[in-house]
Amino acid sequence: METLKGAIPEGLKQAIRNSTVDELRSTCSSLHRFFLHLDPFHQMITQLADPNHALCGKSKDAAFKSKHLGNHCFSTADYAKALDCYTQALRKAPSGTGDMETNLVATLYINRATVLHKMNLFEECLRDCTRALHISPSYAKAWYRRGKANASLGNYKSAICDLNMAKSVELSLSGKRQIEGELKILLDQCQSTSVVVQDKKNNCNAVGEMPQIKLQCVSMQDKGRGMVSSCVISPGSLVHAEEPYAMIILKQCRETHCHYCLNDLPADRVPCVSCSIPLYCSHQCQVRAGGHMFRIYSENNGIFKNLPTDLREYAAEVIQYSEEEIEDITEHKHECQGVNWPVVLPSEIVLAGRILARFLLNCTSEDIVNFVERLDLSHCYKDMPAESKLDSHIFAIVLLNSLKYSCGTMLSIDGVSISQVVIIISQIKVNCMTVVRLKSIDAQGLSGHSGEIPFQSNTHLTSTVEQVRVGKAIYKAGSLFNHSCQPNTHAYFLSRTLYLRTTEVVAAGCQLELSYGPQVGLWDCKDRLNFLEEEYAFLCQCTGCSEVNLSDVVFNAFHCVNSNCSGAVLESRVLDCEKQKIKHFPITVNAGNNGEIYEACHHVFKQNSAALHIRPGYCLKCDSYCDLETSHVAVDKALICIKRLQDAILSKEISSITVSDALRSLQLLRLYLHPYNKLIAEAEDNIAQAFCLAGELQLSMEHCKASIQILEKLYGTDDIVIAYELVKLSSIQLFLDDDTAVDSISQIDDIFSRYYGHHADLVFPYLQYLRREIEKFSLKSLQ
Ligand SMILES: C[S@@+](CC[C@H](N)C(=O)[O-])C[C@H]1O[C@@H](n2cnc3c(N)ncnc32)[C@H](O)[C@@H]1O
Repeated sequence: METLKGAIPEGLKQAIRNSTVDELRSTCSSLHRFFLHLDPFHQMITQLADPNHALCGKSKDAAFKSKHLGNHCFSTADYAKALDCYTQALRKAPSGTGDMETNLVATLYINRATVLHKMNLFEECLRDCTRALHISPSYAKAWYRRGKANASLGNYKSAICDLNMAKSVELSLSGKRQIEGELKILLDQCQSTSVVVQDKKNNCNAVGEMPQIKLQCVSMQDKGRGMVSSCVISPGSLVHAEEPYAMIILKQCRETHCHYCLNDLPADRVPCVSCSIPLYCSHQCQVRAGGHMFRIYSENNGIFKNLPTDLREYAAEVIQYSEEEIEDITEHKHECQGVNWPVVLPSEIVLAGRILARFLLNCTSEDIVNFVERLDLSHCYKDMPAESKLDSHIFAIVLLNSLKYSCGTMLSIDGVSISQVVIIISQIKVNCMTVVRLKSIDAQGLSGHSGEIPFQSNTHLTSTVEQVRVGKAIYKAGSLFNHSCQPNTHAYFLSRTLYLRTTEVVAAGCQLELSYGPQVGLWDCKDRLNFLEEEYAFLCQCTGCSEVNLSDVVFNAFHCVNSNCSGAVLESRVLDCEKQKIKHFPITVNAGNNGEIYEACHHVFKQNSAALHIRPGYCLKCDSYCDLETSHVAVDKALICIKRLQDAILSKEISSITVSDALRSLQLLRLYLHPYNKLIAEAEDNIAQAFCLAGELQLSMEHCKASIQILEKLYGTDDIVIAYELVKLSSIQLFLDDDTAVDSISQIDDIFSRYYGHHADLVFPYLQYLRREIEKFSLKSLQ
């Protein structure tokens, strides 16, 4: 990329950096003409699209190496390592046409199945056996291992069928005899335990909720198009659900999450059939992303023709997966012919490639200009930084040429088609959503998402909730929702589906807005504005950024020099941002909900707003002067101690000196900072964690409560952030057997059902455990 960029003549670079949308066709065509005579450009295309350069491709030798290492680990009972080696071998093993390759994959699945059985992961073992049978239906070891897995799961009827299949396809007499022995034991076991010989049915968790509310897309003066409700909507209502147009996993999640649905990977992960990078949670996800797998045996190959009818039917059902039912959207297929694209290209460029691949499926019937028009996404080309304009030109040319090469299409590459790809790249910048998952540290300890015992009694662990960024995606209709730093709509994801749910009452005709990341309470106004401008190239016009709110006034305010005064003292950076908002703030006799804002800014509101005179360093309530330089020095010193405590928490090496230093620093912060300053909340939270790790739960609870009290001022009492904090608090309360846990848990439950509706338990299984704890308290109170 840098080589290509460096080779472009300065004049052309400058023309591209200064280009407008109208000039795109000409700048794109000039750059393309230049690249066509440049060797490094052709080398790059070959590397990206020529199978001979499949650097991330399959390698039989590498697969055998990992397999042998896996066998060695298995023989020394290092099952975790053996599991990893077999997965690595599966990633590298070619699934080509020859018998040898296909059998290698089947053998690897069975080796891994054996390890999974040893690790008591029976469901995973069963799935690997079935995968081996899809490739090699007369593989006796696969039927045998499948029988053992089914027996361990209590699926006795299937286990007996599997072992009968193993017996019938096993060639050696000794092998047949061994299986007969196993069958006899299994039948005896069934009789002696009088188990009903019937399969357990899997309990599918039906999600199934559909949005019932009609929304309208309208144009607004300051934000372009946006979504409004046509009726009054109550809090917690599902207003939108949508599958992505294109999606990509983030680099840091490649080894932990499915590359198609972005859920956690199970132990029996399935690799891509063409390259050694993506891992999927299931065969379905693999097919949807990378296409169907080659099968050497047809179902009518006659190997089962001598079997009794019922066994033949059973075997056919096991080995036949319904390929027709799995939609193959080939999200990844075009990316693994040469060097794996996600490995070498930025994720938004890979995403653009995925969008283009959808166009190329129909490019004979539709031209690219129509396609981009039909996508109907807003873009920010004119506001893009000059260097990004140049990068998007280079990437657009590389993408189109690589796609033409790897898909073998007749697409004509010229100024028109390249300019459309530049537009797609700038659309991705504005419309891309980050896909996040909720992770609770306790969820790891929960078996099967059922909400079992979250911690052992001898360890002092708080339960925390973390938001993990797992992917990026384009949702066509979802892109029509504008941003607000005080959103009334909450976005979350289940697998690939985007869900939007209202978090408050939304009046008819009112805009439905979600947060693109920044939120009041999370950052101050200035940081939010900067972020939105840099990331999405717009100046935020939301209520949070244009009307006074308590959070922005106190977020990083200093304490008034008069210790009894509750006024806020602001430094110039913050004041510049708040001045305009304060100027237009309605001054009413009845303070109502604004009471606390008046409390922090009382003096300002006494002034005539036309001649409003607010100065940095002066209390907004009593107008006393505060030397902010001295305050800064003291606060910085205190923060060093708090940082030391944070490091100690991370390394779990808390000493009493670090804690007492932090407590003294907290006093200093309270002295110099406004009582609702976010830094105090963070210090309280760190001290709560330290006390928790040290086993001082009562003290931990007090500091945790103090932190939540401040956060409630910054976010509001019923924000989801408060629920996440209450999860921590309730875990300590439960440890202490403190019945105020009941209130915390009820509040968590209320907030979660407003933000996640019926999906709350799916998104956060720990809730089920918390509810059971409430029941225990109410039973106790009855006794
Ligand atoms: C994902 S799109 C939302 C739909 C868009 N308004 C449209 O017409 O297609 C994001 C763009 O909408 C506009 N936008 C969204 N939220 C805004 C806000 N709070 N203030 C100003 N502009 C906003 C900006 O132009 C931004 O680049």
